[in-house]
Amino acid sequence: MKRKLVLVGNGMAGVRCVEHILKLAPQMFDITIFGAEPYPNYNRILLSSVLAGDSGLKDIVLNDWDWYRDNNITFHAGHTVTKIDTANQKVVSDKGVTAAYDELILATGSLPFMLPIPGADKEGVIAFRDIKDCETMMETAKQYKKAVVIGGGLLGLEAARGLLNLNMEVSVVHINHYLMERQLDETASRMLQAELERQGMKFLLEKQTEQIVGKKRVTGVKFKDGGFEEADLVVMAVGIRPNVALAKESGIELNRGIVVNDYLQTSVPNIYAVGECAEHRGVAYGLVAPLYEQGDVLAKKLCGLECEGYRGSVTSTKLKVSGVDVFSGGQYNEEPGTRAIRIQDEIDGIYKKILIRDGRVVGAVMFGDTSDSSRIFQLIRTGEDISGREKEIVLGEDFGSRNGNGGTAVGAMSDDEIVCGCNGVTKGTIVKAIQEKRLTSVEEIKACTNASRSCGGCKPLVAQVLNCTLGEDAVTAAKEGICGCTTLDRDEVVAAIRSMHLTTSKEVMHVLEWSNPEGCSKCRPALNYYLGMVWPVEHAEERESRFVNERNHANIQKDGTYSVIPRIYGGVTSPKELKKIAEVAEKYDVPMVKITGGQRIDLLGVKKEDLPGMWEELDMPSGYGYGKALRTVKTCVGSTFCRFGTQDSISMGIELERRFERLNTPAKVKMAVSGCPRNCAEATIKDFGVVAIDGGWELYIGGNGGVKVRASDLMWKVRTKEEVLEYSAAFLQYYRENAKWNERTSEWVQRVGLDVIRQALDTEEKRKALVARIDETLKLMKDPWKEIIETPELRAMFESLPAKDAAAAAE
Ligand SMILES: Cc1cc2nc3c(=O)[nH]c(=O)nc-3n(C[C@H](O)[C@H](O)[C@H](O)COP(=O)(O)OP(=O)(O)OC[C@H]3O[C@@H](n4cnc5c(N)ncnc54)[C@H](O)[C@@H]3O)c2cc1C
Ligand SMILES: NC(=O)c1ccc[n+]([C@@H]2O[C@H](COP(=O)([O-])OP(=O)(O)OC[C@H]3O[C@@H](n4cnc5c(N)ncnc54)[C@H](O)[C@@H]3O)[C@@H](O)[C@H]2O)c1
Ligand code: SF4
Ligand code: FES
Repeated sequence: MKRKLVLVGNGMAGVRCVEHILKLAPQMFDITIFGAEPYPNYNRILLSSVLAGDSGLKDIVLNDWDWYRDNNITFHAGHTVTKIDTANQKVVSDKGVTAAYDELILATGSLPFMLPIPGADKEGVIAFRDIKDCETMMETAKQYKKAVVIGGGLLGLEAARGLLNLNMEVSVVHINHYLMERQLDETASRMLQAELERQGMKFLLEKQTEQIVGKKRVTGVKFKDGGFEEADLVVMAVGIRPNVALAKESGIELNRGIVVNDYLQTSVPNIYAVGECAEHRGVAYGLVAPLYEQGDVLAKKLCGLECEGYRGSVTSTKLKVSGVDVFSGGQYNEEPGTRAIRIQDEIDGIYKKILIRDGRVVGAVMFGDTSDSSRIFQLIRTGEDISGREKEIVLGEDFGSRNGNGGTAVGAMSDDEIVCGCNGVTKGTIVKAIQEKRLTSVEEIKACTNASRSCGGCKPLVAQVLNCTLGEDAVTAAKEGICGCTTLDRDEVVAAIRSMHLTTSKEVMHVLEWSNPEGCSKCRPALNYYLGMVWPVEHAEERESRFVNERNHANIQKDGTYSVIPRIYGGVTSPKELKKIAEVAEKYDVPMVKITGGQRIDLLGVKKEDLPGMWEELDMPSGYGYGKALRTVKTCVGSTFCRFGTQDSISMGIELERRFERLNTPAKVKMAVSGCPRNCAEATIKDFGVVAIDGGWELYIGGNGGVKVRASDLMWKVRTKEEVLEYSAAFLQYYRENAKWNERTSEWVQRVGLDVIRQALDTEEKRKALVARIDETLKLMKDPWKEIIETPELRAMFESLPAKDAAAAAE
């Protein structure tokens, strides 16, 4: 029988430990994970990049929902464990779920410290710790102007940079007389401050916040010295505290954190702690590198493997603010007994200080150029005795040459030098992986070794190791595979599916030698699409490969409920239909009914178990508001009622929508038809737009009204309705056959060029062939709601299961 392993805390440290256990002994445990946040495991570090606009929330998921399912992990998302029954070895969540354990890992992380001052509970006063905080900041920036960040440490400065990117005015309030005093000396800190001021940040140093003022919402902060700063948003970033509430309740020994020994054991048998909540030899860490080291030790211990035990870590940090290179490792201020080697270049704004004690490097601070940081940090970590050779070794022959784009620098690195600090990956490990597994991209190296999987700061260095190992040409020539499981790109995979007549994802992965035989969340949905596109008849839809919204045929909302959007062709409805929708909304107590931007009616806040019943009573087709498919065809009133209208845009829109509804496409497709060039239906920001002109129609492609707004390109002018239908079908099929999965038409047309598309549709023969192929697909499409209502097994999946996909919105 498998042993029961329970993890409390679905964060970076705990899940990394589970990943390691799955590698060492995949069959040893039945694993259950409780996570208070309603998301799959995500990269907290990259919240700074999300805020700064460099990544989206979707990009920071480390292990998606499928990972839990694929590894048979029972995952209770949105469940906070409130009690550990240590006598009976059970845990209980706030939602009443109980899980028995043989081994229990606590990885509850930290809580941001909120200054206990009057007004700290006002609206607009937040921390910066999780997705919710990040979303609040992004939302606030849309409405308000002025932010105050309290705390000039790593987190405060990264938050401030993000808020600047969101066009807010930002003042950083710091208690000390210089910034980042826990990582930098005063010289480096002053240089940093000058650079950040240049970027637009304002600093209020040596300020102690006394009160947050405002009525319901914050309007400003008051300082002890009588000063005042206006604020619409206050972000507190004044440090963190290990989250020990659960351990405390359960009688586990605590100090600042949960006290653990070198094998991460707490004072209670079979209970372990890793991550920021744990205190080892008096230290509770707040950076991932030591937490991952702890996780690796604990994984070995739980799998019964020999290991040395965790001895503590020397840490280093880099600030993740673009345009600023700052490194701090080990000791950063002089003390009696230390000697320093300092380099200061006021012309290029570079400062480096290396501290030495008894012939050993004990710390370093660098500003402006951190290219040598991994070598110096290696000296700090190993404590190598360099007595008598200090300058030679610290400055090194190659010291200068390591700056900038260092092919030479990487060449000079020894194999045991760490390239990725977060994950402790050495140059030697990366080189070996490149050579043995024939890796040709940074993404593949990440998938294989974990290098660059956390803060991402080492990506340029990893790329240099790759260049240096393979030669630049080989790397430039190397293409990115569709995901980390293969080096084959989209065109090669599709060509193989065609030529080798592959009809299932399993076959593709096996025949094309996927490195991960199960695939990953990136390739599985892509393969499902390509297979369906190439073999519409033979390929059986692989429902499990689809994202949760498409599996459930409804859009999951942030509170775990769903939205129901029935198809309303061309946006034209009737009193009878409206009455029916209203009755269903009332019967199921739908909290919100909303008209969408695409002229449809959205019933929001629906429980998963109510979906089939509502679909049945609506008796309308799915509006596909969730899928990679035709969403809506928006229409203006056109010549039917509008005095400017030259053509019947409504009938045209309805006809297009009826023709292409349910069509699977690489990414969502939106259409619109306007009855004259005034373009009230906004047809020129749609994937396919139709605008009536005198005696005909203009056809536009590749528009997008989303994050990256793009006006569409005018491609064809046609005379008749039949031609509009022919061109639209041929265009959609050509897009289906040639775009990458998840590539919107706006990206695709720019990648392949308009001429290529024009040529592909330039004869009637070519268009007819494409139309014949789209018809073959369209005739197989069934309405998914109807299918679920009529298939008892499918229906049961909705009605008998609790809606446990809570807030899978992060997918
Ligand atoms: C914006 C930001 C940027 C950062 N940048 C860096 C960086 O560049 N480099 C670096 O090394 N570190 C960085 N860090 C720190 C790093 O993210 C943390 O050290 C790391 O996430 C800690 O991992 P953990 O698993 O211990 O805790 P967490 O990631 O906080 O995970 C703990 C999880 O446990 C859950 N939980 C708590 N109690 C319970 C309970 N009773 N039941 C169920 N679930 C519970 C919490 O909700 C949380 O999801 C950054 C942190 C932030 C906020
Ligand atoms: N790049 C990175 O490595 C990175 C980025 C973000 C966060 N983190 C980690 O996240 C955790 C939290 O970061 P943090 O910056 O909040 O913690 P921190 O403890 O490093 O810094 C907090 C800062 O707030 C200041 N402060 C304390 N009280 C104050 C007050 N009343 N008014 C104004 N300033 C005050 C302190 O002087 C200190 O410099 C840390 O563990 C940090 O290492 C790391
Ligand atoms: S696009 Fe022209 S026809 Fe359509 S509503 Fe506007 S003005 Fe009238
Ligand atoms: S150094 Fe952070 S991911 Fe490599």
